[in-house]
Amino acid sequence: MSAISSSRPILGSSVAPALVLDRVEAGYDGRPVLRDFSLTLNAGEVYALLGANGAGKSTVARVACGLLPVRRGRVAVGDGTQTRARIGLAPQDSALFPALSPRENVEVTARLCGVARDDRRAAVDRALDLTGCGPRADQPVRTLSGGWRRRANLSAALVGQPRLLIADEPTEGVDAGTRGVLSAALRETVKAGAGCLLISHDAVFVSDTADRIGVLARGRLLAEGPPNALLHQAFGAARLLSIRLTRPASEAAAQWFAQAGLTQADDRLEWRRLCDDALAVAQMLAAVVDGEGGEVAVRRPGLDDLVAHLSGASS
Ligand SMILES: Nc1ncnc2c1ncn2[C@@H]1O[C@H](COP(=O)(O)OP(=O)(O)OP(=O)(O)O)[C@@H](O)[C@H]1O
Repeated sequence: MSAISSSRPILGSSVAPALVLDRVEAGYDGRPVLRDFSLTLNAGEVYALLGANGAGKSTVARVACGLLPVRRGRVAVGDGTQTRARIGLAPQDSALFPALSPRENVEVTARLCGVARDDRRAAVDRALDLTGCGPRADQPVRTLSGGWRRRANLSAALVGQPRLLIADEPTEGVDAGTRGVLSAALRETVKAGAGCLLISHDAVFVSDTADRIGVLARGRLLAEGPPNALLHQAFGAARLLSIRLTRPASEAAAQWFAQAGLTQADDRLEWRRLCDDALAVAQMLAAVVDGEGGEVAVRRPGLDDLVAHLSGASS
């Protein structure tokens, strides 16, 4: 695995990691998904797990919160003395009661995770504030849009002031404004000393929110480190040139693209190349692309490209 250390300061070394998985083996029906899997999530950081469908991200989350037993290895949350109540889980499929309001849902969770009666009201208000849920806090959840449900779902996970927060696809189906609010809520939570394990396919959200990422494929960590450092390590100064067509390229155009080093995607409508001189190649091909009625674009590779690059290289 390639690993790059974080440039952000981690809380003092006396603070126990929020989560340690040490040489864990776990899976389903006798079939291991994780083998000899290790991961350390520091207090004060957002650590995002990225990977293609089926890579094992949710399995890591289930192991971390004790929903899936391990066959081998060690799992420790915080200093090991904390109970499950100090883990906040915002699951991908919202865990809210639809007939209750966000406030009532968050109150129920506060009770379940042992927030003292006298502290409950302040804890609920704080959790609703963190996700900006106030304006919809007293409407039944079943009447709320997906974005407000996501806010309420995260509030419920935050109300017990967890030492470990697990957020599974918190931005699925949300708009850019809500995404920003949820990112700020996670950052605020880790600033207060928690560790956050984030599982997300949302590359923009992860770039904005995570201190470190781990790229997972077939239950193995392929690389780990701060997002920009990993992008730099994988791609350097290269840019991604892509040509998008509305129908497969004519024979002549396909020859031009192939000669310029571009490869065709599975859908046969996109041609791509990663290179340092992407702008020059794009200019050279502009007339051919115009003739085909297509569009050419040059951009910096992102986290989706990193996952595809590392997963492809490891298969
Ligand atoms: N309850 C289950 N029973 C049997 N196999 C399972 C179960 N849950 C997951 N798996 C298998 O374990 C492997 C890892 O699945 P997991 O859900 O951890 O992947 P993931 O990275 O979270 O995927 P996605 O991005 O699609 O959510 C897959 O091969 C999946 O089919």
